Amino acid sequence: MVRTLVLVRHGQSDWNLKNLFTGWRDPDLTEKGVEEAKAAGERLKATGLVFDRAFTSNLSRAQRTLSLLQGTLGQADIPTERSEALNERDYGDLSGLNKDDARAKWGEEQVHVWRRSYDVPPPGGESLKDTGARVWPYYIHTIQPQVLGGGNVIVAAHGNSLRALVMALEGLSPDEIVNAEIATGVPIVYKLNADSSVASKDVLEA
Ligand SMILES: O=C(O)[C@H](O)COP(=O)(O)O
Repeated sequence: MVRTLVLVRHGQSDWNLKNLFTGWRDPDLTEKGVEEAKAAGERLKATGLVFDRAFTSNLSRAQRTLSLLQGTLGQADIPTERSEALNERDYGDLSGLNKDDARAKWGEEQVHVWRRSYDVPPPGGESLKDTGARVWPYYIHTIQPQVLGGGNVIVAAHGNSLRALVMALEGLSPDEIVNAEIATGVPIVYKLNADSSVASKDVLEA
């Protein structure tokens, strides 16, 4: 039995373009983000995958990415569940601030720790560990049973909610996750073994 799980980060958002911390704020995709979502659909179409289930967050940029991608795939009717559990990490007091302004104010190193460390939360926000504490149970109880049951599943979500998921799937350590980046609109195709471990990983770059 083939068990396929595809993860895709939303296309470029308006606030990605403006270099603002976004978190739970809800900007739309840019034109480039729309094109990235469609291109992700084209690349998935070339794999021949037919999806049984889709999961996305409560934020428009991920939902719209999923729906544009489905349009290009020619699979508009995939049963879809939306959940806050898949939302981006809550960036707390940093939300809406420019990332370069934050570096000027708090220093390059501190901002990098807030953005990429495992367990240091940004002020008033969630660490990656906090994000994982909602993403992992949702994955285990809701997404994984669909995959292990033999369905082809796609998850359209966010840079840090997907980093939390990738960390768990690949068994990465807190040190290793610091270097993990998820590109916008680039599908990651995992094949899983029956015991839920990863059999293969294929990153569908342009
Ligand atoms: O919420 C955000 O600002 C971005 O989607 C992810 O930002 P990061 O790369 O700074 O974590």
